[in-house]
Amino acid sequence: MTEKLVPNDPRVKYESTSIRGYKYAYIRGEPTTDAAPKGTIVLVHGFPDLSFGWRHQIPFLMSRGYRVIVPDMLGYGRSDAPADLEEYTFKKLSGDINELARKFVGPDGQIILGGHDWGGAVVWRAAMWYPELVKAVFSVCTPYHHPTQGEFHSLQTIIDAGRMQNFAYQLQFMGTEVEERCQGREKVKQFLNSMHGGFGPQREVGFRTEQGIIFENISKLNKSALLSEEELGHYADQYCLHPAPELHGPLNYYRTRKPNYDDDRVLAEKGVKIEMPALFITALRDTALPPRMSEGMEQYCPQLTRGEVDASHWALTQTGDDVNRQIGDWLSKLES
Ligand SMILES: O=C(NCCCc1ccccc1)N[C@H]1CC[C@H](OCc2c(F)cccc2F)CC1
Repeated sequence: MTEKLVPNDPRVKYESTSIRGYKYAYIRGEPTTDAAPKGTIVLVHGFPDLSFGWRHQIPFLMSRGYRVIVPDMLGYGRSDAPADLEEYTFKKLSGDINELARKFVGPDGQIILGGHDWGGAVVWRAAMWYPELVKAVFSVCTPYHHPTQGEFHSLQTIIDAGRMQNFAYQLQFMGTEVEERCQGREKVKQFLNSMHGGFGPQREVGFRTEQGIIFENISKLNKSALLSEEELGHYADQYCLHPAPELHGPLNYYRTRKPNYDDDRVLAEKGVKIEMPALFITALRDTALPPRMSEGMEQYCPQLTRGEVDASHWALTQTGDDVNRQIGDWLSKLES
């Protein structure tokens, strides 16, 4: 059956390869149907996540006849975590996805590319930098945002102007406080539990989008209902494959606004759009990426299909079957 993957699941292979001189580890799942593979799907996770974050989707997509390639993104788990934050721009990560994909589909092949959270932001840009590679693209939670042609504004300026309060936690994540105060397996585990919505005896929380991590609370929280003890332990083990500060690599995704803006200007000048078929599934209760942020996507994604799930940010696991159904229906249309 297409039950979600467990850690070190024998149904898939755990491999790694060198890309741009960095080690990229990935999960490889082969089709479980007898028919010829329908194609290759590459899935890109977000923060704070791992390839394991797609555990509900991987067996489902294998059963639909696809080969599935799911990297631990740069900075995470079994992949390398270069210290230099320039290595984490959308443009560089897009190049890595292209190089990884071409190891499976060759120089002229195509993939279907899917992302969640930061992975969603990455896949929209990868589809713009490598349109010839990307047959179709989908994102869960993260809407497409068009490269701005205006001047650069720091997030501090935007937040101080009263805009995008749902991104205020990113001001903390850009700094060094989280990586300095969440080191070692126990603290990393408490951080992950906070991000997954664990809450304390007086319903304290360890993370709020308007604030960030509430450090005094993270040791008091009960385990989040979204993860089993085994799953949470696996995440902590994987994050701790990197030396302290274990969260430095993952947090670099918050430190690339300016280089991403500079790269975006090239895309904006070229007038690049998302011309290929696209699916966007919004999570109705995602407090960082509320549905209103996707308004206006249609003008840049002419072949857009929209879906939604009644889930928080962790939609892939919380409403895994519903996400799978909507991806499956969209794939059927692509195949017809
Ligand atoms: O920070 C992220 N995830 C960690 C927090 C997860 C969580 C949320 C709520 C509760 C618990 C945990 N995700 C990023 C992903 C990229 C997003 O930026 C892309 C982007 C723009 F820059 C502008 C316009 C739209 C747009 F999508 C910004 C959120």
